[in-house]
Amino acid sequence: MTLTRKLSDIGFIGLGVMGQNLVLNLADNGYTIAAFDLNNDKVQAVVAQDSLENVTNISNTPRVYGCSSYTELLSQLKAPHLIILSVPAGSAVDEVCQHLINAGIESDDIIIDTGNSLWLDTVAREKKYKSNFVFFSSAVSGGEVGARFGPSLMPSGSVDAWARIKPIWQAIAAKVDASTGKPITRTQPGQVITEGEACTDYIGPAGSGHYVKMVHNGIEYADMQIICEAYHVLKSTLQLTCHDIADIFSTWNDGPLNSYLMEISVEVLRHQSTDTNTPLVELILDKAEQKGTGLWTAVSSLEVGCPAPTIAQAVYARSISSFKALRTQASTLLAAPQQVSLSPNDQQALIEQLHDAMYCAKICAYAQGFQLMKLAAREQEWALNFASIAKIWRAGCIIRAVFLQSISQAYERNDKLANLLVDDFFSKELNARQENWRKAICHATMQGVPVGALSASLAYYDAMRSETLPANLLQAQRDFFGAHTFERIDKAPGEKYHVQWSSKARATVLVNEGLRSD
Ligand SMILES: NC(=O)C1=CN([C@@H]2O[C@H](COP(=O)(O)OP(=O)(O)OC[C@H]3O[C@@H](n4cnc5c(N)ncnc54)[C@H](OP(=O)(O)O)[C@@H]3O)[C@@H](O)[C@H]2O)C=CC1
Ligand SMILES: O=C(CO)[C@H](O)[C@H](O)COP(=O)(O)O
Repeated sequence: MTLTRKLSDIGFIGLGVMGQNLVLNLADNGYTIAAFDLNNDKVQAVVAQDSLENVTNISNTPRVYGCSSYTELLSQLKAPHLIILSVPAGSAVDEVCQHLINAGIESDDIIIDTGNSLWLDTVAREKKYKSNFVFFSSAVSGGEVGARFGPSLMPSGSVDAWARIKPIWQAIAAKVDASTGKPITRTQPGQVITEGEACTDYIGPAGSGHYVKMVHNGIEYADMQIICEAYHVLKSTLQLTCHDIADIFSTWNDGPLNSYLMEISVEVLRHQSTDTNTPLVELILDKAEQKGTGLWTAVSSLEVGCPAPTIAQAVYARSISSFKALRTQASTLLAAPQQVSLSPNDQQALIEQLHDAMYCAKICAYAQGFQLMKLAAREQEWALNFASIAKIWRAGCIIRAVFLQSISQAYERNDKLANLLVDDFFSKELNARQENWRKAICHATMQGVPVGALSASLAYYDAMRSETLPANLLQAQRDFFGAHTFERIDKAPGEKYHVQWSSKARATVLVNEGLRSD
């Protein structure tokens, strides 16, 4: 008698960096998986890794079954089929969907896209595939270790599909201690975390999860750039070594700047190249690359009309870094300021000022990201829960930080909070440090070190706290050259005025009557 294999719980397509680790995470949590990749070596690798790790396997049944085609994958799954994709954003997602349609996927089957897809593509795909299957999206953050031992997951789409996916997502997601907001970390195969709060929650209708992940990545860009600017100031103006800077960052990582990105920066700065026995970071070419999610966030902030200058500046910083040859040429032509050396006391003071500058800039970057999500949600009619979004970023993802506990508390105090800068806790944090923030930027600027993200944040802070801005003159300029009209502070709200600039008398005329709404 031939024994038939039991059908698998989940199908998985795309066994790259994220895919193979998500498969093993699912397997540790008790799910059986039918896995497929265009490259059969990757299929065999994940099957082999599963048999290595599945040491308590009493029945000697592999948790991961390797498939050689889309058709075989479908035939190996329990119905209705649940299939997870981890392929590059863009056309690959549609190619896989088309292959699954050709292989006979059915209308009550679910496909979950876990890649970094553009949120608008996700909205379009849900509609496009409605008659073929349920297209669900769940952005993932955490890199390969997160995928393996607990990522942060941002699901969105059909509520019915979510009901089916939820227990799986709660099982594989990162977990935090609810009261402290600290991650519960276990990084041994087979050691699943069942306690704590899972870093996943339903975000909203199709596209909203990918929008939230896009903003996560925009904040990630800002966080990384802020750390890089502090490194640059310490290295170039105090001539500190990578090990000195690692020690400073390590101390800061015990305070409000604590984050995964600080933690890994310490490790990177301490890492010696094995061939030269010098810090590897100093051998790495200073040209930053990017895949696009930070750019999408900056573009969306412009479209929505929600300033995110720290995030945009972080994207620009990557772009300008890529002009290596041009910068090399300009470095021989353009003058630098005279360098001054600081006394030991002033050096110590600068280190403290830089700490405060980083913390304030970080608060601004998160304030921008959260306000952007709020305004986008209003446009798209998504009911986003910002306390919950901050909570699911406390562990598993790249921007994970204890700081996110304070953000979730701010939104729990006031779920209608317009911007983190006007929250009591954060305004006090900024007020206590703004002088130091300015001093650090003055020092960097006088020494010719570019600190675009720290400075863009300060300009944002100063603009946000200014009751009056020079937009009065700007409105007058617009009216002068284009008759674009302006409102007056001494007249009724909504009334639009125009000056007949070309006439000799330059009379001011009322153009319309109406009510102003801010
Ligand atoms: N790496 C990270 O830290 C993170 C990545 N992501 C996102 O997750 C997704 C996967 O990323 P990652 O694992 O790093 O990428 P990889 O490039 O490592 O893996 C992608 C996989 O998709 C397969 N693939 C590529 N094109 C197609 C196609 N047209 N049809 C079918 N399969 C295809 C590749 O197959 P082949 O074997 O032929 O190469 C490969 O196995 C991406 O969308 C990425 O943006 C999200 C969060 C973090
Ligand atoms: O999504 C991620 C983490 O959350 C990826 O690591 C991110 O795509 C990296 O982006 P880039 O290559 O643009 O730096």
